[in-house]
Amino acid sequence: MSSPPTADGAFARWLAARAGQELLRLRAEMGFADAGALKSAGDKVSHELIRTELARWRPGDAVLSEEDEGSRLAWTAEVNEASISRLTAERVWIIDPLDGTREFSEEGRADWAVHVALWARDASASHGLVAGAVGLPAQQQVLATDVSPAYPAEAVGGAGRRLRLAASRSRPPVFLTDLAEEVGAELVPMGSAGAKIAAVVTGEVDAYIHAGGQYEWDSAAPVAVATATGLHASRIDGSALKYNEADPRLPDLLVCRADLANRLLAALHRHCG
Ligand SMILES: Nc1ncnc2c1ncn2[C@@H]1O[C@H](COP(=O)(O)O)[C@@H](OP(=O)(O)O)[C@H]1O
Ligand SMILES: [Mg+2]
Repeated sequence: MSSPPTADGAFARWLAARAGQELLRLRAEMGFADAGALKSAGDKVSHELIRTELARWRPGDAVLSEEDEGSRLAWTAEVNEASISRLTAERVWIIDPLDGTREFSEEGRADWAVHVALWARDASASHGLVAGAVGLPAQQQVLATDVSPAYPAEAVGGAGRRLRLAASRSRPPVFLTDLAEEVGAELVPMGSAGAKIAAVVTGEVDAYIHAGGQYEWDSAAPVAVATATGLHASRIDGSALKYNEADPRLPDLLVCRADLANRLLAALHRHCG
């Protein structure tokens, strides 16, 4: 097999594409009769592939993956060796091998993703992310920072149309229906944080709002791509998103076109400030 690209953004794209191919193969091979088995196999196959390739091609870097044992406990006293090493590392890959696991296990759904992000201590951006790729295997697409997608055209679908707000199809924030009504927006339920942020990047929707729980790996790669594209990304109180923190919980975020940020942050302040 030939070597992967050396530049980090292109390497992230390569890795997300490879994992995506394996996930598509797994779906075709296993079918959808046993959703639980398909979800577990998807998480495992993608995690192991990404872990193996990172160990081979980026041996000096630390990794934070959703599927690492104890990944969610990194903030407690029970820190393991892996979580300690990432806190002193210069470079940390933040991985969600399969985001939108539920949708992956449902036939016909394309709203699931592979997330590969790179955090660096010397990054200039406040979020610390220097490269990222979001693979959307069932949409035959990988969005990545090596070739940043164009900023989405304003009001895709026609000037004057209603705003479109992407939200979790299974766990939308409780305040979102009222907020959408207030700003005159239509809610677009979708699975996977990566698929929703990709929909903002491509202009299919205008914004993604989430609250109530998430982890760094759910948003690192898509936020790297969104901000490289020029979109707004922050916590819902407007503060900066931060990655490779001791506590990997990152429970809420807003990703939207930059021209909508003030209006949506003001609405968020009224509804949950
Ligand atoms: N309240 C919550 N607490 C923890 N994780 C949450 C959450 N709401 C959403 N997530 C995670 O965010 C990702 C996108 O969720 P959704 O599809 O509902 O928008 C999913 O990642 P995974 O599929 O990697 O587990 C999901 O587990
Ligand atoms: Mg996830």
